[in-house]
Amino acid sequence: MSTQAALHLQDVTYSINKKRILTDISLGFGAGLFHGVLGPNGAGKTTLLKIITGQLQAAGEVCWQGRPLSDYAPQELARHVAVVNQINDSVFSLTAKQVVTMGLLPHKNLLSRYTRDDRTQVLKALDDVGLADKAEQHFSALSGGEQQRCLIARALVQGAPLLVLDEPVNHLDVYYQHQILHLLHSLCQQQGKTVVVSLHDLNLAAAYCDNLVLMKDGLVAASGASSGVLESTLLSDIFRVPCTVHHSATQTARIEFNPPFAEFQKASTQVKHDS
Ligand SMILES: Nc1ncnc2c1ncn2[C@@H]1O[C@H](COP(=O)(O)OP(=O)(O)OP(=O)(O)O)[C@@H](O)[C@H]1O
Repeated sequence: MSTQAALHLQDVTYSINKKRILTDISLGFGAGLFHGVLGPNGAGKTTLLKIITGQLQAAGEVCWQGRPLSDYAPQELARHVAVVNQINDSVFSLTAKQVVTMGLLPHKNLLSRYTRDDRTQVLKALDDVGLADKAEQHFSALSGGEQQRCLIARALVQGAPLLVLDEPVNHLDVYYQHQILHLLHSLCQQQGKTVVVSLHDLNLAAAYCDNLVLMKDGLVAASGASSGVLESTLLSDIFRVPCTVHHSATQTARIEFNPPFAEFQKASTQVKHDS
C-alpha cells in the first residue's frame, strides 16, 4: 500500500444486519492516477465506493489527504469529493443545465450569485460530455446515457480533486464510453485529480486505468498497476470464465474470454429436466 496515497483505507470492514459485505480492506489510491475497481456482481464494489465517498460509515479508517473522512463537514466534503452513483429512479424536474449547475453548490452560500464564469463552466462541462445541444432539455427527457453524462458533467463542475464514479459508462454507447473514460483519464494527467471508477468491461479498464483493485466476496483479491492485476489465471478464477490476457510492449493489454458454453448448455439442460 502506498504511503503517498491521497485516499487511504485501513482495515475497512462493513456489515449489514450481521452479514459481512467487506472484510479488512486496506488500500491506497494515489493522486493523479485513474483507479478502476473490478469484480463480479455482488463483490462489494458499490459498497466500497459509497464508503470512500462518505455515503456509508464503516469500521476502520478512511482518510482523504491525511484526514479521516468523518472529520469533513458535508459542504467541505462536497468540495473535495464528487460522486456519480449508478443511475437511480429520481426524476429531476430540472433542465440539464440546471442539474449541472447544482455541482457549483458546494462553492456557494445563501447570498452567492451565479457569475458569468460559473455559466461558462457549466456550458463547458455540458460540451465536454457531448450535451451542449441538450442544455435546455429536461433531465427526465434525456435518454439513460444522456442522463448519465449529465450527472458526470455535474461532477466535473464540482471541481473536486477526488472523483468517484460507479459504473460511469454502463449506459453509454461505444463512442461515449471511450470519450468519458478519456476525459476522466486526462483530468488525472492534466489536473492531478484522483479518479476512482467501478467497471465491468475489463478491456476498457486495461485501456484507461493506471491502477486496479480486483474484488471478490467483499475481499481484495489483487491491487496495483493494471498490467500486474490483469493476469489470465487470476481473472479466470475471479470471473469464472476462462480468459487469456494478451500483453504487448506497445499496446494496452487485451483480455479475451472463452466462455465455457458446453458447461452452460449442460446447466440449462439440467434446468429443463428438473422443471
Ligand atoms: N442494503 C443491503 N442489504 C443487504 N445486502 C446488501 C445491501 N447492500 C448491498 N448488499 C449486499 O452486499 C453485497 C455487495 O453489494 P455491492 O452492491 O457492493 O456489489 P457490487 O460489486 O457493486 O455488485 P454489482 O456488480 O452487481 O453492481 C451483495 O451481496 C449485496 O447483495
